[in-house]
Amino acid sequence: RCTAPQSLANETNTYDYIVTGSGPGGGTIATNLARAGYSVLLLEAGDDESKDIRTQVLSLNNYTNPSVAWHFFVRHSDDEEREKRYNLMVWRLTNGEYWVGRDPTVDGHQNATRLGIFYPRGSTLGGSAIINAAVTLLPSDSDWDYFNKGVGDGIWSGKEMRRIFERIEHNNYLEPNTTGHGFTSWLQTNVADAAVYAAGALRLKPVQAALKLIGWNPDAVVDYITADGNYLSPTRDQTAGLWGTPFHATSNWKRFSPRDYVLETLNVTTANGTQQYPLRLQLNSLATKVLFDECGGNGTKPQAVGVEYLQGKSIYRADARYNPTNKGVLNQAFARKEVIVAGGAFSSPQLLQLSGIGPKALLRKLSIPVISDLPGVGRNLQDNYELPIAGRAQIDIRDPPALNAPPCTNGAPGDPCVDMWREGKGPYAKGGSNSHVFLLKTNHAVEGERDMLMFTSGTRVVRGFKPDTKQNTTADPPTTFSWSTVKIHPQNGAGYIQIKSTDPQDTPDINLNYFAEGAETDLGSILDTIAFVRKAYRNTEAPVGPIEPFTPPCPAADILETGYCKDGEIDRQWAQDQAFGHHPTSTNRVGPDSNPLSVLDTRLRVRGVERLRVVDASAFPRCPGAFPAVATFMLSEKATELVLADAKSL
Ligand SMILES: Cc1cc2nc3c(=O)[nH]c(=O)nc-3n(C[C@H](O)[C@H](O)[C@H](O)COP(=O)(O)OP(=O)(O)OC[C@H]3O[C@@H](n4cnc5c(N)ncnc54)[C@H](O)[C@@H]3O)c2cc1C
Repeated sequence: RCTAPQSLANETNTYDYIVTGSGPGGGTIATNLARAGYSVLLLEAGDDESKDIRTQVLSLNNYTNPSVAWHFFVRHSDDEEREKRYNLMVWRLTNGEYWVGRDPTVDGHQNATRLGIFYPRGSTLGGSAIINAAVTLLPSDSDWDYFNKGVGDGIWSGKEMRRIFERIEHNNYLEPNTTGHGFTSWLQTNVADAAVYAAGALRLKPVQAALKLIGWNPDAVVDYITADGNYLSPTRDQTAGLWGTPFHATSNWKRFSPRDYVLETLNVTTANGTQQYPLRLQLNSLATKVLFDECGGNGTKPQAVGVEYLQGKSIYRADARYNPTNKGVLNQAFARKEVIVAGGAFSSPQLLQLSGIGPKALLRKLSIPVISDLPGVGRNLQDNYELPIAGRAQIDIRDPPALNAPPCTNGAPGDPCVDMWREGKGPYAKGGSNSHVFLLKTNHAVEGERDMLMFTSGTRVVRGFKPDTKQNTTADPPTTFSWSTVKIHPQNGAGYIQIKSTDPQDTPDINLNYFAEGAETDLGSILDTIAFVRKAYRNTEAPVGPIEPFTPPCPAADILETGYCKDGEIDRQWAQDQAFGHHPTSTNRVGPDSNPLSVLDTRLRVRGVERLRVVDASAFPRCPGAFPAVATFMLSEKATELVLADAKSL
């Protein structure tokens, strides 16, 4: 017997489109479609936390906050010994608290459970764009051209996608009419100005030493560091150098996210006071299954006609407030035209697999009826490797205390700096001193493009992500200087996510399988960058330099003139063990018919079924650039064009 679940559809539960997830992927397309006049149901598993000041002021970001972030725990590798060496492994103590480190027994904690490596994802209206660092650096044109590889329809060329960027940007930092940018649309962008670096002159010394190494003028450091990183040029992607980082933020450094776009759209009213755009936002609603009509007969593909979802707060196991007795309330909604899956790179493949779209063997093992056998669903999980390269300067390099500095309290109730921020003043109303990108083209660059991004993180070494704990930690001393590095064009597509059970409240098994593929290239770039930074540290002028590198931990006497470690294995193993990431993409990749791992065609339609698309970071065939958020906004804007063009025939 075939199933035709839409027989339960009625006027109140039926929309033109249903979108699951409100991040840069889902939030953008849901809003665009409603603005185009179509009725849209936007389901979001999280809540609207827009009243929480930490979600508004960019510098108060808190990626561990359970009211906006899901806590996933992943593996970096199949290699158990490597996992054991990861310094920020997370454990659950018998009293329920988290503990971070290699071995909790050193603190006297027996019987702790190893959870895995902390990997936060936004779960709130606006998605991960509410907890991200808001870096808005455009990817390479080649990342877009790669969509067409083996397909050749040219829908996603780099040139075309720049047009899309210009169409969505609301630039707050350049002269209006600067080519390659937009100034009137909704994606707010901003760059820190020179004032941010005025107090940090000491910390610019190592940056100047790095500039010298690439033949740039160290005296012009402030000009470079505030220049537009998203400038339009045919040679941009091949050019090493230093620029200011664009962020998705307003002129007053308020975080801009899809939440603003959605809420603004919901609040537009007609002359008679009714809501203008037919967008319905349903929060605390976890989509658990796509519903299909399979009654079309021979040769007809199953058609997505709606979704099943659970209504309830904190009902997903990655929510730190999850209570297993809360099962949520089961509901259904129906789509006249299409269902658009947009839960992000972890959750979208989970929803497809739960719905019978995925590798046949996995679905059969879990007794899920196969709707479409797509081995690529949940495969090809990619990530930008990150690793700090830190050293000790000869003197304290903290900013000198500012005269009459207001006593900020990090967003705690009554924080005077929040009031100042509301008036466009004070420390929260400006960019941070890490607002720049140093881009390198190493000896292992692929496609002749720059392959490593670095930014300074002041006297703090960013070693990875960890949840809040009650452990005593020692801060890095004020002589510390660190570059955070991010690998562009990672070559590894061996990561995967797959469901462990048919329970939609359960988290999937996630293994990034770091360095399983392309390790020579990826580690090569990382090792070249470590060597580059060590050379710059050595050449840093007094009184700050020379800076003595301590991580990666090659002994000082073994660091060669070239910056490489005499025993290359030390750096190599350190990079393999301690690299981390937080930019998962590509788990429902676009690709040609000839690639068995292609999940989507170039119009982002799921293969083997009708009326179902994926519009989020899982669709990228490869990791876009160093930071995927702006690419996801752009992908969703382009997807809107495709959906609207196809709407006429549905
Ligand atoms: C800590 C952190 C820092 C980052 N910093 C940067 C940065 O500076 N620059 C950058 O470019 N990128 C950054 N990123 C990554 C970037 O934010 C993401 O790549 C981007 O948000 C992906 O967009 P998305 O729409 O695919 O998914 P997401 O933004 O993750 O949104 C998915 C949404 O779907 C919801 N959802 C999931 N499953 C379901 C379901 N079944 N039903 C209903 N709703 C569901 C989730 O609750 C979530 O709100 C960062 C990410 C993190 C976590």
